[in-house]
Amino acid sequence: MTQEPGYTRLQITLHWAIAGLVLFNYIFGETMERAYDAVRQNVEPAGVGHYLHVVVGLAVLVLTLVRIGARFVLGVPEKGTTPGDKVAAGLQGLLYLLTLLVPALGMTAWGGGQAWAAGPHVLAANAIMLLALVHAVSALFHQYVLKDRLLLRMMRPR
Ligand code: HEM
Ligand code: HEM
Repeated sequence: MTQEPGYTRLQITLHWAIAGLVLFNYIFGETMERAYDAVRQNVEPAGVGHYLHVVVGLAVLVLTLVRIGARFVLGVPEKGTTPGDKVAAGLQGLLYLLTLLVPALGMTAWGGGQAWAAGPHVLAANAIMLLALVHAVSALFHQYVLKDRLLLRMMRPR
């Protein structure tokens, strides 16, 4: 993987698209919970909200795979070496992992009929939101307190 001065337009678009889709599914997850309860009671789920949850969630999975591939082909900016930078890099790694794991667990529960996966799916979705909040606050801290223009790396293509 090469060290580059910033992210490309594709990488930036993927970052914000995935963040938006994750947030959408988190906010409107309740429609899926109702549909899942209905299915488990052998009742046809009402409405189409749960289809949207599946499509949006699978889009997150596919786009994250594209994004990881793009990371290897296009390179990323050099990460710092302070303990804080290392924590931030670890956090970003966890976010990658969770954006794959959450839809995978959802699919296992819904399509795969494995009820055990439903609890971990919701737990992992909560973990994404918590970690993304820490990640976002730290990006804003860099931008507005340390004033090192870090946020602009995810806004202006290199
Ligand atoms: C990034 C993608 C996703 C996020 C952030 C997400 C988030 C959530 C959240 C927050 C809930 C709980 C809603 C509540 O209790 O009010 C939920 C429930 C559920 N989701 Fe997802 N989801 C994603 C992708 C998927 C996918 C791809 C599938 C299936 C193909 C899926 C299947 C389910 C099922 C079956 C439930 C009900 C679980 C239960 O009630 O115990 N999800 N999801
Ligand atoms: C669900 C929401 C989010 C997810 C899953 C997510 C995930 C990620 C990941 C995996 C990276 C690493 C990119 C790489 O180098 O390969 C990253 C970088 C970044 N994210 Fe997020 N992010 C989210 C939301 C946000 C928000 C809300 C902000 C800003 C307020 C933000 C700002 C940034 C910035 C500035 C970088 C570049 C950091 C650097 O180059 O050191 N992200 N994000």
